[in-house]
Amino acid sequence: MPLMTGEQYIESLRKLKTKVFVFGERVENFVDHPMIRPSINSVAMTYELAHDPQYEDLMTATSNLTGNKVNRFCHLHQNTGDLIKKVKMQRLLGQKTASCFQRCVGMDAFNSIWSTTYEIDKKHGTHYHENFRKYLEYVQENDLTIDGAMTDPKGDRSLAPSQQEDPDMFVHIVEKREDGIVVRGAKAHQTGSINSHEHLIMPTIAMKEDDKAFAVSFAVPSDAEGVFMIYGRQSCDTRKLEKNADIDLGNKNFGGQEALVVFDDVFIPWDKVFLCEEYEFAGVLVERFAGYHRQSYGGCKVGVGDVLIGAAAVAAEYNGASKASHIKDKLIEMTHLNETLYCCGIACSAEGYPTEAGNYQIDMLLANVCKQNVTRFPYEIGRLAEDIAGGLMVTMPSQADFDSEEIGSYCHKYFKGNGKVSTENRMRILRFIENMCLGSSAVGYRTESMHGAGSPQAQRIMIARQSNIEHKKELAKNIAGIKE
Ligand SMILES: Cc1cc2nc3c(=O)[nH]c(=O)nc-3n(C[C@H](O)[C@H](O)[C@H](O)COP(=O)(O)OP(=O)(O)OC[C@H]3O[C@@H](n4cnc5c(N)ncnc54)[C@H](O)[C@@H]3O)c2cc1C
Repeated sequence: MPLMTGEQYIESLRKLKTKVFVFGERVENFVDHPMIRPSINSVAMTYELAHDPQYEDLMTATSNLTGNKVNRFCHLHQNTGDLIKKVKMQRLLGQKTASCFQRCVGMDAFNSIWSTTYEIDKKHGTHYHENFRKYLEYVQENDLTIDGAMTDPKGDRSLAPSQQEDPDMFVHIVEKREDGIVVRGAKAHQTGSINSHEHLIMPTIAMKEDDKAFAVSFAVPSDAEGVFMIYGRQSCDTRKLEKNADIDLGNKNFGGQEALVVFDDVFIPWDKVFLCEEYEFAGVLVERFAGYHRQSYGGCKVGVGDVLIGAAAVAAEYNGASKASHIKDKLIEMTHLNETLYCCGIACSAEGYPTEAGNYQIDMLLANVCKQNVTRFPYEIGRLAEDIAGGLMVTMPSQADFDSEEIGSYCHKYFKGNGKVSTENRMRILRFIENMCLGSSAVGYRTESMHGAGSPQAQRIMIARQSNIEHKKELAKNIAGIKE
């Protein structure tokens, strides 16, 4: 089944025995849980659009492994055109869901593990690349969603994995057996983990010899023995539990999701192991995954930004303020910021280059500049949207008040803006902006923009490393006629 439909994807999740906890209790049917379902709908969109002929070129690709048509989220980038299409696909999905569609982490993990395992095998004579090729063929042929899992809980940030008081702060190997390894630890903030069929585990930082038990990469099914997930709650999430929840949600159908994924002595057979103690490659894998993921944000956050800019323009019309010059200028500024992010996403893709293993790598410097801008611009775009929306987006009564026989008419009367627009539509657009800037979607649009794929300082370190200041100094000295 190379291309699942959205419905088939949702049904495939029902077949898993994934162990999920929400509010301290085990949830048997997570697929229909009102707090989880919107995030499943967002992933389902990645399957649905792959069947739409107008998006076929962006959403699908020909596998270099099997020659079959596969969902682009399972593809190894074969050229810069593929890297550019990846960013365009992400923008499209952001526009369709206004949320995180969660499948990029897996795609970014595939591409970074592919090239890294090739290089590990070359140095150590191991067989990780062949293991990974077989695994990826299985993922492509079954059109799976995979959680690309990097971030460990990390404990005391000033200490290396091997120095932590509790070694479980980083996923590590507790036993090496003839048939495989046993691992323990957890991965935090895992996007779409509950909605994923499997998890692809990578180390989270560069490591030294003392940390070699923590240098481990492997694949594991979501419902493997010893794996369980604790749902990460989001701002305003309990609105989704309210009776007849609709307008107050802002974005009723779509959302993102993060969870803590715990590995409680989980057995991993050797053919699903892609790094085991070759500690000098932990940093390589981290840098590559982070690089691809920093490129990703130049697509997905831009698509979400498109919707927010549109919402601000609609709110201005509904408020009767759309003709004001400062409103027009604010919409121009929002567009300028959003397109700057897109420029970065496209540029780091266009400047990509082949790895030794054959897939394509983005330009590291430009990808890090991309993500550094992403840590700032969505906040400014959100600030301008709040400015244009007006205070009502946070002081408006509930849908129940608007529907009330006793007070509903007062709500409709006093919250009316432009006479040609219903108060309900005004309410809908303001609730959407609230959801994006302060509600559950702010997890994906704001804080994920800050910390996802690494906090701002991580990009500054990479920018410093790639900026080639010595070359720039030489340029200046040449032109200034300096001979030292
Ligand atoms: C919404 C969201 C989705 C995410 N999705 C995923 C995912 O799907 N997969 C995944 O693997 N990860 C994911 N992440 C995790 C993300 O990569 C981390 O949040 C990020 O790397 C920062 O780690 P942290 O949150 O532990 O913050 P911390 O590491 O605690 O950082 C907090 C601050 O402390 C600083 N700091 C940390 N350590 C040091 C140090 N040693 N020296 C100096 N300063 C330090 C940082 O620069 C930052 O300013 C997601 C995060 C978010 C918020």
